[in-house]
Amino acid sequence: MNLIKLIHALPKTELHLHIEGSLEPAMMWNLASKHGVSLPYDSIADIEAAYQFEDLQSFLDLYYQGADVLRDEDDFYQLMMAYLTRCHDDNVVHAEIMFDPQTHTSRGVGFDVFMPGFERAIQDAKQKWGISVYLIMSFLRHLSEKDAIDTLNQARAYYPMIKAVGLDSSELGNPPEKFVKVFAAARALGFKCVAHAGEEGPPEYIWQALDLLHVDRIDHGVRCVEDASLMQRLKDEGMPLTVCPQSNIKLCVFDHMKDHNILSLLDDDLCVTVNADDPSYFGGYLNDNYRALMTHLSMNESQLVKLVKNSFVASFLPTDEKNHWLRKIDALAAQ
Ligand SMILES: Nc1ncnc2[nH]cnc12
Ligand SMILES: [Zn+2]
Repeated sequence: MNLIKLIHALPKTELHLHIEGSLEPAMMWNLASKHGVSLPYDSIADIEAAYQFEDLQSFLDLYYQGADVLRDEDDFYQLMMAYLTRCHDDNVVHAEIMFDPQTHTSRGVGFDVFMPGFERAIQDAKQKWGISVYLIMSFLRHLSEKDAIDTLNQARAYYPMIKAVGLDSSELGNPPEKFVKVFAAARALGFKCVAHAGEEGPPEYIWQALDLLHVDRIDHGVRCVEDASLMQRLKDEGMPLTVCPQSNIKLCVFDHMKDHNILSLLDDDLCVTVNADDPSYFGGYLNDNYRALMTHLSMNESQLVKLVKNSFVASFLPTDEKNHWLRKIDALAAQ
């Protein structure tokens, strides 16, 4: 099978996806008109044209502004359903999806609005296509730890729907050490833990995520290359990195895809995975990211298969399900 076909044919997981970052300009436009929200744009094309970023913060400013059109339960249903439809199109069989409660609760939109919307879409996608979903509740690191603890408490009625907690938003100046207590509380409640670290922040933030937050995965982590002993630690522990190639280019973490380090990390035996992060803002869903590695980094078939297998190994799926998918991948790759 040629590589393009194999990218599509392989069953995949996506482990680093912000549901608010999958809000397409057309949906933003329609929801703004539904709710009478005024947007600083004159057309859908105008929204698309605004998506030029120089760093993480310049993106986050538009991302939080865009999320303001999400107001009622059906908006969150539509948002989740649109993303899961894309999963079906891309042959993503399992997704671990981040949501940012504070982006909504700070506007008076509560857990009782967004969680039922998400749940209805997740059940529909499971019934229609057999896609499985775990939710990751992410704390906004530019806000206080107390705000994160309040959020963890507000989520109580929805704990059965949530698999893990995460940490996102403005990285520089908001190190993982700021969130030690809330992560300890989340772990004690039985949640898995992930954190964005080493996207714009230094290797020290990755060490902190490992040693102070005791995370199960690092989101991004691409700046680990600046610290040889950190690289060794990540390799020894098989610590997964959920890397987002197109995001890193759009946010100027690397100048060009040909400069991206994902395949060299893979060849160094780190457990790296491919993900879309915020696909509607960064110009591509999961398979677009894999295709970009083929086009610009000459990804070969064995690298593709390893990346896709890593996406299952790094997931929070039970071992028997992981093994089921790993066997399927081997069988498809052997064809
Ligand atoms: N790439 C990213 N980094 C940090 N916070 C985010 N929130 C949404 N996307 C993000
Ligand atoms: Zn992210």
